[in-house]
Amino acid sequence: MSQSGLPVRADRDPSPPRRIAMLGGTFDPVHHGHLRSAVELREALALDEVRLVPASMPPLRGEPRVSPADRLALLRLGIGDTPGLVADSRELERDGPSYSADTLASLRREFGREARLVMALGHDAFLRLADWREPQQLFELAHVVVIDRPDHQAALPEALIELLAGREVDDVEALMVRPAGYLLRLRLPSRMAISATEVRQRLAAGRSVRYLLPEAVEAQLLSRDLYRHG
Ligand SMILES: Nc1ncnc2c1ncn2[C@@H]1O[C@H](COP(=O)(O)OP(=O)(O)OP(=O)(O)O)[C@@H](O)[C@H]1O
Ligand SMILES: O=C(O)c1ccc[n+]([C@@H]2O[C@H](COP(=O)([O-])O)[C@@H](O)[C@H]2O)c1
Repeated sequence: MSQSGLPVRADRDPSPPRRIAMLGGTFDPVHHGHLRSAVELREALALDEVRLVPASMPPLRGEPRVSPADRLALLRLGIGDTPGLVADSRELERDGPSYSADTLASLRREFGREARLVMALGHDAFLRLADWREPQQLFELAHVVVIDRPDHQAALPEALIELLAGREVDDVEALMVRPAGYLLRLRLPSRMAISATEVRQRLAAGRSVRYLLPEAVEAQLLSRDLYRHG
């Protein structure tokens, strides 16, 4: 029944808020560590979509080895028709450094204020979060979900511990109570020790990258000789 005492029509029932995650990255190139994490993140958080967002100009590192357009094309090949994964090109349409606060603001405008918006990132990227642009604002716009990586285990710096005070929750249910503002650390089942650095080094040395990334991505970067000359 509604507050007026009239029965609520089923077709007027509010639908549950959408659950959207952004996994930003340089994707230089995309590999199975990214893709398997995205699939498992979607399942763990019951997300509608995981949007993989290649940075045009990643703020805290040197220039990527290949162009934004090539990294996006490889990402699209890697995702293929995987349900719930989306290659999102919005950072390629902006000039200047690809700040995540701008991207999250754009996603918030698109999906509305009730959507549960998640910024997912691996432990290595998380370690530098306090150095990002407007770190407090990131929590106004989204939840932060940290994915454990077997190849990156360092302890948190003091500035990050201060930034996180009072934000950490223990499970997905607690996270999804609000649209934004919490931190959740996740250990996903597969935990792959694959990095793009290793992929680039192997390609530069003419060694195999088979099974580190999707075959369609491998075929494309080998045929175009991307990353070949270190
Ligand atoms: N194997 C992995 N498992 C879980 N998360 C990962 C893995 N590889 C990358 N990530 C996360 O995905 C996001 C994008 O990563 P990025 O494109 O920088 O790849 P990378 O492999 O860390 O690259 P690089 O070796 O060039 O630093 C980051 O948040 C990163 O922590
Ligand atoms: O917003 C920032 O200040 C900021 C600083 C460093 C990294 N990021 C984002 O974090 C994501 C992972 O970055 P990287 O360098 O680990 O590939 C990618 O989407 C970057 O745009 C964002």
